[in-house]
Amino acid sequence: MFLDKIVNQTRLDLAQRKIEHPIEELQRLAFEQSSPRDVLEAFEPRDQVHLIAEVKRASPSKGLLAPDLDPVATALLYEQHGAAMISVLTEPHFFLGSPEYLTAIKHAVSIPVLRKDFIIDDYQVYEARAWGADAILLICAILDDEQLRHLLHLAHSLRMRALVEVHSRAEAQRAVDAGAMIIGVNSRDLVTFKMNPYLIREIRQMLPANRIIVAESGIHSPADVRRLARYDVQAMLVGESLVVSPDMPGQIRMLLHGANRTTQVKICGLRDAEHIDAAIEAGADMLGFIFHAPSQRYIAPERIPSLLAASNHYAHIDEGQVLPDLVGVFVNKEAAYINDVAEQAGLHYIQLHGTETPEFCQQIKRPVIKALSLTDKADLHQLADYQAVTWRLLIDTPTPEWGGSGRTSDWDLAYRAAQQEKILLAGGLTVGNVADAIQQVHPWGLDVSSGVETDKRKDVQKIHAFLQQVRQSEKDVALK
Ligand SMILES: O=C(O)c1ccccc1N[C@@H]1O[C@H](COP(=O)(O)O)[C@@H](O)[C@H]1O
Repeated sequence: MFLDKIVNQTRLDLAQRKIEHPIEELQRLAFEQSSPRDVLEAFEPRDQVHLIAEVKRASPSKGLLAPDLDPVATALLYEQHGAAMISVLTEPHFFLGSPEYLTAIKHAVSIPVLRKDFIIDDYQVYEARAWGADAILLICAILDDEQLRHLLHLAHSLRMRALVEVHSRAEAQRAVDAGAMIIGVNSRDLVTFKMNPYLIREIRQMLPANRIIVAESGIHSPADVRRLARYDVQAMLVGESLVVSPDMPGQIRMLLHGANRTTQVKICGLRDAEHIDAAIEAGADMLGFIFHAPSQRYIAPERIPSLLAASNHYAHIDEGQVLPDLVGVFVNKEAAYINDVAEQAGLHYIQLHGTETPEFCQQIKRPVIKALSLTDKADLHQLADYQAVTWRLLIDTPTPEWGGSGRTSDWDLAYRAAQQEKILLAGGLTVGNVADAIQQVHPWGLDVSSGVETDKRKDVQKIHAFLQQVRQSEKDVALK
């Protein structure tokens, strides 16, 4: 098994280094270093997704990635284009890393530097500090609870920070219990090398809000980074997609822009597998189902599993394809009922579209999108009332049927709301007006239903045209 192999090799190397350089020498060098750079500050503001860019020449899962990479030039380029921190592999056999890279990079850049290695011993923590590291990686899978706490404490005593890496819910709990402030969720299983892109969604909710969450592995595309923005992570650790890119600055721009500046799209009111497939193919981020019986778009919650099974994309999940998040829309239903449906139908978010109070939102066991209707400026106070107890707020047009009216909301008020919170804009959006909506409101996300319908049924062409228009408009906004 790879992990055992690498840890065994690490132990052998370590024994040799301990003979060549006694720990006292490392400790002296560690204490001689100037203070580490402030890692927590690198992840401010916390509502943005920051980039930890990795200097990586090879990996056991992918082999040689960029054997001729110039570590210092690469790190400088990362910094110049907006990375918040540099991760440097120091493991020599499997990742072609080196301590010399770390030290040289630390001298060249002015942002914090992480030692990425298989750390199992105090000696390596002193080494990291002696080489100039501001932070170290601690991998839960190779440490027991006592070792994890001890190494974390040792790193803190040297005023370094630790990125504590987890691969499961159980490890995430161990990291939290050990007091980790920076938790990395690695989607790649270290034993099988298989990717589980959904791990971050699964684990995110159980992690306390005051921790810095880092998504690791398999981050390549605009859709990948839009997902990270949905899971409210503070950083993405990216190596492969940067070092193999023929245009590193362009790739960094895409990652940072995609995570922080692009618009999330929810296609709502889906009832047919063909439209689910169309929404996925068009690049929708969220799929919405209306569980409000008076609506023409109503679907019975118990039909959701068979509806998804009938979709080609759900029936045959392609390697690497990541399916959208599922949102259930409810109007003034009991909390217990909503929680049951969320469980049965496998919903990821709950949209409350009625008069549900902030207290009610707290009873829901999924992140909540609360729809608000704003009629004048005074209504903006609702944002503060709901902000702490919801995941996102949605601004929709006030109508007697609650939603799905096809009528646009007051975009001036929506703009004011978007200045305060990450909002989803809904109500009367169409391919014809969505570019203006993005330009005028700057919403975090868009929610459309009737605008992608013809004769009250979803329309495949309109779904594609809508998504195309959104992606084009973001490009236009980015170029301005
Ligand atoms: O779409 C419905 O029928 C619906 C019914 C009850 C509550 C919410 C509903 N839909 C939400 O309304 C907006 C979409 O509006 P539009 O059709 O694009 O004007 C969106 O938030 C839906 O989730």
